[in-house]
Amino acid sequence: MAATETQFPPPKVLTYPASAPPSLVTQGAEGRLYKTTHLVPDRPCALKYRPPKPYRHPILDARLTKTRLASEAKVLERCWREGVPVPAVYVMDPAAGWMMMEWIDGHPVRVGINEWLGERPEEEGETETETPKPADEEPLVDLMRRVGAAVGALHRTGVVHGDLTTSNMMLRPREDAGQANGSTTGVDGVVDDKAKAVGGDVVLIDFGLATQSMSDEDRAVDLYVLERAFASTHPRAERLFATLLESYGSTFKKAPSVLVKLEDVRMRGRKRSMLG
Ligand SMILES: Nc1ncnc2c1ncn2[C@@H]1O[C@H](COP(=O)(O)OP(=O)(O)OP(=O)(O)O)[C@@H](O)[C@H]1O
Repeated sequence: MAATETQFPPPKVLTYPASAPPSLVTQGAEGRLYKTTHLVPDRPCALKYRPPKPYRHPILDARLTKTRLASEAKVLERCWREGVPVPAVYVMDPAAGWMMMEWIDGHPVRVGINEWLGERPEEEGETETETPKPADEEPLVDLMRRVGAAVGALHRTGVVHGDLTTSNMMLRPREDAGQANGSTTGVDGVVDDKAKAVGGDVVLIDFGLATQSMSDEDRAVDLYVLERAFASTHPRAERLFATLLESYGSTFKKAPSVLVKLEDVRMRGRKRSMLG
């Protein structure tokens, strides 16, 4: 969908000529994401735009947008410098409400897992024996390890994401697709599409709620948010979350104590839900 065809006017920067018209990828509660070649003709970029909010006082709105975008970019830059898998920030204009970053090819981890699971709705009375056997699910297990490693790398850097879900992680196909993407090759030499769906490098996105923190508590809450989101988005793969945590536990020195803290956070969560 070309941005100009939508009812939303694009930011001014996207009204200048480019090798291809920008396309609106998502329209969320807070902002919009465009795919554009305005920066370099043969390299698509992701432009995150926070349009003015008519319900907010204009001066306050401008200040809030600028601060939030600048803080998101700062966290992304820090992660990128330290080798955490995140999109590189290319250029930004926080006063105008936008930031241009590296375009990540591929699909969200959520889509990959659902593709693997066959998007079959949870069936009543479904038993363990009906779920795939462990040997068959190695590509999915490996994805859980890679997600755990990516979150561990993020926390090691001193950043907590604030909104970890399988939608806020992309799976970028590797150049050397096939085995390296976690795919398996069948007897007839055809790469298994299902395995391909969960292959690739995990790239963390959407740092709008990220903060800098080294505390076990903040890190554990970050994991707990992911655990809850994972359980509700992928109930049939819930038991594999332990693999993610196991992988996380070996990524940095303090990770084991974060996992101990996670027990407390879970307990508090359970108490809260019991009290309604
Ligand atoms: N760098 C990127 N490359 C490719 N696609 C991206 C990139 N960043 C974001 N996306 C896509 O755009 C969607 C929205 O991005 P993001 O979550 O960062 O924006 P948001 O406005 O904060 O969204 P939300 O309101 O849902 O939190 C993502 O789910 C993803 O599909």
